[in-house]
Parts: sequence; C-alpha cells; structure tokens
Amino acid sequence: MVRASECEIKFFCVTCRFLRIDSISSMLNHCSFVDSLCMYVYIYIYKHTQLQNKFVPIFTCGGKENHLSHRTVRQVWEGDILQILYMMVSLCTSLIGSFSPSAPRYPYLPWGIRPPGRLFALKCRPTNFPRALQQEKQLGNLSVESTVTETQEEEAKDAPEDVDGVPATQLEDNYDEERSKLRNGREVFEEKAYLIGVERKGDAEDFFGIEESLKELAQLADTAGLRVVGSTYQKLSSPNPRTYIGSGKVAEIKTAVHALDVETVIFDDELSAGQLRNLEKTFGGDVRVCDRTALILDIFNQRAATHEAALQVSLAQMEYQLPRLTKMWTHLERQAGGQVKGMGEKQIEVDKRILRTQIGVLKKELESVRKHRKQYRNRRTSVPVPVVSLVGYTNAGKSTLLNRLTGADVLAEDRLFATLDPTTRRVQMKNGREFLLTDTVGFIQKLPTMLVAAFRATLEEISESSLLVHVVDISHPLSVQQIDAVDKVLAELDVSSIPKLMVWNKVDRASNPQEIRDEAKKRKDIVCISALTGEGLQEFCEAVQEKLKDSMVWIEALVPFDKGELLSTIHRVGMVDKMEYIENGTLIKAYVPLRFARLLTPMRHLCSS
Ligand SMILES: Nc1nc2c(ncn2[C@@H]2O[C@H](COP(=O)(O)OP(=O)(O)OP(=O)(O)O)[C@@H](O)[C@H]2O)c(=O)[nH]1
Ligand SMILES: [Mg+2]
Repeated sequence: MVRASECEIKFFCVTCRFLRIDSISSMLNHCSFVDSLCMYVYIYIYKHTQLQNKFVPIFTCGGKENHLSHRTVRQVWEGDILQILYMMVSLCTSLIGSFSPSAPRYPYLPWGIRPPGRLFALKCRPTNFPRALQQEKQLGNLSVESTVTETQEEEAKDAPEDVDGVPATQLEDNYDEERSKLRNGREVFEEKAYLIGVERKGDAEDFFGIEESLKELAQLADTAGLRVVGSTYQKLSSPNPRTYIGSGKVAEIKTAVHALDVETVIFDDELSAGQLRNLEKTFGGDVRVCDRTALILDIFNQRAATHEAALQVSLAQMEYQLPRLTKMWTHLERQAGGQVKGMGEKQIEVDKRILRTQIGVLKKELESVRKHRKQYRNRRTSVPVPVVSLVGYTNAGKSTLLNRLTGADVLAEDRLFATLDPTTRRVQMKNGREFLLTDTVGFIQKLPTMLVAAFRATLEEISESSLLVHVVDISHPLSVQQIDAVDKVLAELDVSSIPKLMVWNKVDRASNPQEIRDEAKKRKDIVCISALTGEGLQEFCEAVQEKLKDSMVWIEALVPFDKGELLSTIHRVGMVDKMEYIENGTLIKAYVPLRFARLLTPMRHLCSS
C-alpha cells in the first residue's frame, strides 16, 4: 500500500529545464500559462523502514521522454487528484511491464499518453521492481494490478532482455544507497551532476577565475540537492554558437557523462535555447542540460516561502522561458515529421502571446503587492526611526547578524540563498537609541539580470534606507571579488547616493584575524566583526549611529512643554547635542532624520524668532 506521503512525484518543466516542481498543485499552477506545456515526470516511491525509522526510496523511475502534455494536465485538473497518482502508478507499472515479454506494452496509460518505447530504457531499476511490486499493489482506493508474475520475474532475472536495443546488462540496477540523502527529515535520491565552465580569453569581466566560479557552481548544485560527480572547463576566445563549447570538448564530456552515469549537465554560463537543445541531443539518453541561471531559478523556486517571493520567482522563470519556447516543440516535430513544423510554429506564436499576457498579469499582481508593502513602509516611516539595510554576497552572514542584534529567528545556514524575503527588526542600543535593521536577499556573481529585475520590488527596501551595511565574509578567499560583484549589483539598483558602511564579518574564521582587525582599524568605514561570536558588535552599532548622523540634519528647536513626547522621540532617533529648559519650552539642539526635521519645522521657526 503506497500512501501519498510516501510517493514523491517530481515534474521537470521542459522549458524551464531545471525547474523542479514537487507538488501537483504547483505543477498545475506552473503550467496553466502555456497551452502546449509538457513536463518530464520522475517518480520516487518511498518506504518507511521501521528499523531505521526513515524513508528510503524503493522505486525510482522517470525520464526525459516521460512527459505530460498540458491537455493531460488539464484533464487531471478537472478530475480527481487521485487520478494523477493513478496515472503515475500506471506509468510505473507500464515500465515494469516492459520487462516482461508477455505484458502489454502500454497497459495503463489513460488519456492516450504514448511515451515512446525508449522510455523503458531509461531509468528503470529492474532489481527494485519485484520489491516495489510485492509491497505496492494498491494506491488509495485504486488497485493497481501487477503485470509481472513471479515466474516472469525469475525469467527476467535469468535471461536479461534487451530493451529497445539497449542491452539489459547496461540497464542493471545501479541503485546506490549512498545517493540517498536526508533532507527535511526524508531520505531523497540525489541526482548526479556534471559541471562545465568556459574561460573566455581576455575576458576582464570574469574576475572570479574559472576554477573558483566552478567551485561556487558546485555549491549552488549542492544547495539545489544535486551531487556533483565531476567538472571540466575550456578556454575559448569565443563560444561556439551551436554547442557553446568546442566539438572535441563535447565528445570528451559525453564520454565522462556516460561513464559516470550523469543525469544533469550544468553550464556555468547562460546558454541559448539552440545550444541547450543541440547539447542534449549530442549527449543523448536521459541527460538533461541546463545553465547556471536555471539552477539559480531552481533554488529560488525551492526556497520561495512567501507569496511575494513566489510571484517574483515565477516572473523571472517566465522571462527565462520566453526566448526558449521553441524547445518544447521538438517532440511534436519528432512525432509527425516535417508536416507539423508549420503548425508548431503557429503554436509557438500562440504560446508566446499567452506567456506575455501572463507576464503582464504577474507584473500587475506584483505591483499591487508592492503598493501594499509601500503603504506599510510609509506607515513605518511615519515613526522616524532610521532604516539600515544589510546587503552583501550570499552566505556572508547577513541573517546571522540580524538574528544576533535583534533576537530574530531568520533562517541562517551554510547554503547559498537562504534568505529571499526581507525581514525588518528594531535594534535597541545600550544608549537608548534605536534603528531598524533589514535583512535582504544575497547577491552572487553572474546574477541573472531578470532575477535582479524581478526582485526589484523587494530590493526597493534597500533604495529607501538611510544606510547600507555591506556585509563581507572576510574569511572567504575571494572576498575581494565578492565585494566587486556586490558593488556591481548595487550600481544596477541605483543606490549610489545612500551612505555605506562596510562590515568584515567572520573574522573568527579567518586564518589571520589579527592582521584583518589591524587593517580594518586603519581604514575608514570598515568595522571588523563576528556575527557568530558577537565580537565587534558594539563598535558596529556605534559606527552605524555615526554614519546615520551623515544622513541627518542639524536642528535647533523650541519644543513646548505640552509636546514632551517629541523630546523622547528626538532622543530615540536622533543625536542630541544640547538641551535646555527655558521659560516657554525646551530648547534642543540635535541631529535628526530629515523626515522628522520637517515635523519640527514650526518649532524651529519658534526657536529662531
Ligand atoms: N564562523 C563564522 N560563521 C558565521 C559568521 N556569521 C555567519 N556565519 C555562518 O555563515 C553561514 C551563512 O550565514 P547566513 O547568516 O545564512 O548568511 P546570509 O548572508 O544571510 O546568506 P543568504 O541568506 O544566503 O544570502 C551560516 O552557517 C552562519 O552560521 C561568523 O561571524 N563566523
Ligand atoms: Mg540570509
């Protein structure tokens, strides 16, 4: 008996290439905008083992050719949700069936799905099937008949059968216990990934260096839940328009990919739709090819927790999809030869139009979320507490710093892009002064422009703050390059007029902490801290206060005695230089935020008269 909670079904959007969709509803959501959408389907069935008290995958299947068309999805949408599970199990059993000579080839494919025969030569794990079959005969109320009998299993074991020309020995189960990994309390199967980078000769932009950039790509792949089994790079003067890398390199990678049983090949740069298609065709089999942008989008998609973040990621995904829409028509061309091509082209136009409309709808929705946020921000700024934004490279320690200073519990972990949504908390200093601290999404080199654009609404928080604190992981060997990458994104956001303070974080982790502390002391605008141990936080708050003074204005005002609450606000948000009680009120000389100074205008007049 398979319970839905033990059955994990993953969908891969063909155009997004790397977008993994873990729930049926999000798949339905995702594909509602493209009429011709098709998905790769992967199915994992887990079993809870009493002994180890964990879920282990006992059955995995799926593949590139195993796709759902939008029409199918729509029918499922209108039908019972169990139907889709039924369909999945049908796909599984049809896979199993293909190993039995007497079993019908497509025994349970509702709605006329006809995956090509090659499907059966993909990810089948024959030795897992009997186990899966013995235990999984039912799904909910639906009984699923096994198409393999015990004797047939034996036969299959004794005489391995060729499947679609692929010797069965090659299909032998390579199920590897080590590839299961515990994520969110559940054991999941890690896909094998192979990374490819290109170093452009004389490319001054590429200041990270190819090896370091690949290291970062490996970290991104790990964050996305993949296992990197190898990587390579090539030096090129200009990329090959067909395959991005040279043909010799493609052949070399193909050999490695097959030898290592790689499922996903990831390029460190953005590839065109044509390049992706050509590479996938060349590598053949079940190998998916995607690029760095798709990988980052995938991580963002996995991590988007709020409505706004989800909207922003969807927008970025659609913008990524738009120029790549041709891709999804290749399967039609294959099915019906040249004739369909014209039809396909027309359909692409329709799809593009639908997609553009959807982008428009999404932008409008984002706009309304943005307006709401702005109203909230305006309400907040009516209390004139200065806002300080933490910006910086991903994994620099921004969330840790916010948590440390405010007691917030924002997720901080040693993975890239832990934070997607801004969080604002009040920091109360020992001297009674306070400011608001905002944690923001981290930046990365080669950050897809569409992602920056999509996150502009969130990043607006940054552009309206009184001070930017640039958090740097000073223990990182490429901290200088990371600083440059952050400055580049900040320049795109047009925030050069906002005062900045740089913070060298993780000094406790650096190999030469004392040298770093001394260097920071020598330089203006740099504070050396450890958000983890708490070192330097007092100095940090003082530096923030000092910097905030730059964005404040000097006022001299006479505050009437009946407006006493204004005095305490000045103490809280400003810096008081002198205070004197005179006959008709309190004479105060202080630095206060501009907005607050405006509030005090009538009293300033009073003072000068
Ligand atoms: N040793 C040491 N580790 C730190 C320090 N600050 C943060 N870390 C660790 O660095 C990792 C990343 O910290 P986060 O606070 O999540 O970083 P972030 O900048 O918010 O990252 P994103 O949200 O991904 O942009 C976590 O494992 C933290 O425990 C520090 O001062 N010293
Ligand atoms: Mg964070």
